[in-house]
Amino acid sequence: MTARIIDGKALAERVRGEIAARAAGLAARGEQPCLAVLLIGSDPASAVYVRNKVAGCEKAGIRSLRFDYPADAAPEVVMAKLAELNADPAVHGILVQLPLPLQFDEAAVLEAISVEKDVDGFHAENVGRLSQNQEAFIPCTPHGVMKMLESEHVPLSGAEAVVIGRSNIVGKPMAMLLTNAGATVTVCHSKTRDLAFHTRRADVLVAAVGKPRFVTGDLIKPGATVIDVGINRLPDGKLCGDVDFDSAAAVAGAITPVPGGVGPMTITMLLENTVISAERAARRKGL
Ligand SMILES: NC(=O)C1=CN([C@@H]2O[C@H](COP(=O)(O)OP(=O)(O)OC[C@H]3O[C@@H](n4cnc5c(N)ncnc54)[C@H](OP(=O)(O)O)[C@@H]3O)[C@@H](O)[C@H]2O)C=CC1
Ligand SMILES: Nc1nc(=O)c2c([nH]1)NC[C@@H]1CN(c3ccc(C(=O)N[C@@H](CCC(=O)O)C(=O)O)cc3)C=[N+]21
Ligand SMILES: [Mg+2]
Repeated sequence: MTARIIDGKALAERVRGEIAARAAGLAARGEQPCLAVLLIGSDPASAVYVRNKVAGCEKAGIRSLRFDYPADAAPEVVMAKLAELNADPAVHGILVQLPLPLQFDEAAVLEAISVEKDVDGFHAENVGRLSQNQEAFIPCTPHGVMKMLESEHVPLSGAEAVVIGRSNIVGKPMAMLLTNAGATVTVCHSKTRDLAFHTRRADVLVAAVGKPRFVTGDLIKPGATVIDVGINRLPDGKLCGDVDFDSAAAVAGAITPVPGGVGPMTITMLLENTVISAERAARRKGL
């Protein structure tokens, strides 16, 4: 058996077409969507992601503002910029690229972004709203994964879902969304005693570990849907996921590739959240 490949890039293109149409409609009513991106420090991977986000905005007709700070930037300077962006009615979304240098209190920075402009969905209030299944900005990576599962018609109600990873930006919100969709969810992490016991039961397996080719075919239930969130750069410069693609594809029913899987959908959901925020602003102004 060899798995069907879930083409995140193609789905992202389709969804971005719809987002661009909504952005154009907003611009015509005088409310062009606008995303502000703050990058602190010079981590090369972060710089690539930020560039992809800004380019994605450009193509979708979303204005983007980019603010770059040196690695030793004073937190007060960044906090002052966030206050300014929160107050600027032309700005609909604010994203502070993570991880932050050590002098920053990450939670404090995320709380400083206005809930209405928190298009990453990382603010504690949005996290709480998601956990209560209320309307919220949904974190982009797990939201993108849900869109991929939906477009593939993967049944979730009653399914066994296993998430490897419990981070605030991927694993935990992923588990929440799958729970809200009716799956029976197990969250595994570095303290999990028998990982294979859990993963081999999974109809849907999401890997967000941060370790190249960590999930091998022997951990996968035959026919399962395998979602690879991982982005790892190998010494030869190539990207690879948290899943060992070749051994996994021999067992799985469907699988996402890296690159071209979850990554492009993450950016797409960021663009969508920015447009949603602008639509809310337009509605408030009666446009
Ligand atoms: N495609 C995309 O759009 C995105 C991709 N990523 C990628 O996804 C991956 C995960 O990101 P992120 O969640 O931020 O990473 P973190 O490092 O924050 O979390 C990794 C998680 O994996 C768990 N883990 C580590 N080792 C093991 C192990 N041996 N067995 C089981 N669990 C283990 C950790 O457990 P513990 O909590 O116990 O330490 C932790 O919960 C990375 O490769 C990242 O680059 C991230 C964001 C977006
Ligand atoms: N505040 C914040 N929000 C984030 O959403 C956020 C973050 N911080 N910090 C880092 C992670 C990582 N992340 C990715 C986004 C797109 C790709 C992506 O486009 N990947 C392409 C390849 C990119 C490449 O060529 O390097 C792909 O998988 O095909 C990857 C990773 C968002 N993150
Ligand atoms: Mg992390």
